[in-house]
Amino acid sequence: MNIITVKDYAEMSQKAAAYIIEKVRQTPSLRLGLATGGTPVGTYQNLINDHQKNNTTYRDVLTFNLDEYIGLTGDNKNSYRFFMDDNLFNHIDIKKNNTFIPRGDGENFETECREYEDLLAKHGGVDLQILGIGSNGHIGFNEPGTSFESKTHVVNLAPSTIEANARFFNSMEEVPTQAITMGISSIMKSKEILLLVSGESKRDAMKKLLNGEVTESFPASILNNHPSVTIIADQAALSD
Ligand SMILES: N[C@@H]1[C@@H](O)[C@H](O)[C@@H](COP(=O)(O)O)O[C@@H]1O
Repeated sequence: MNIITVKDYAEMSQKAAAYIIEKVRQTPSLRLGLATGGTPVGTYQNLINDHQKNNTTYRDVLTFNLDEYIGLTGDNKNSYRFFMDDNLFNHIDIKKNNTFIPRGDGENFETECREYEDLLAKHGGVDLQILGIGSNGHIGFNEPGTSFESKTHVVNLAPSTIEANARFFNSMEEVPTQAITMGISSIMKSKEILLLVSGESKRDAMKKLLNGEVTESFPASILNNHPSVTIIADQAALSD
């Protein structure tokens, strides 16, 4: 794993955006895996600024998001579809039809999971996957204990994840308790991974990730087995 240490959230966001922009310029039809949560918001803002200033184009880019809450429609402001439209897609020249996110408002989630996995395969998989990390080590919504063999599947969210995500909702009761997520094996298939980590609340997670033990009780630890991982982490996340 290649670790880039940065001062703070702002620098992490700039460096991550620069990394993505370079890839998009090299490969205009890049298949880009995207994440939600607070961590990548600044990165997306930098992509938008660059698009407006330097005209980097996303016309031929395909994006695949990691996950979506079950029970929220795309127009719900807490759905990840809304988040992505609002924080990135509406402000760059990507074609909406080229942005894929699992649907959490369907009727048959098993079919949705299978179709999402097929979709990833049909397009030849992800070239560059952006990842955040939960404080319990989850990646996407793969909670501790998830099989490393897992493909896109339905998950019950851990209480700590529900609590952490409650800040985006009006009340605890509104936070969905289930989600659809790309599995660990789906994530590991991506050719390259860029993990973004910022803030004190991620310090323990970083420590566990870097101590090298690979265990299903800490999902992100599998990244130690991936041949091409870059971590951009700020000082607060690394200070241990
Ligand atoms: N499903 C998302 C993850 O993809 C994200 O990495 C994690 C961390 O979020 P944050 O970046 O807000 O700390 O939260 C959510 O659970």
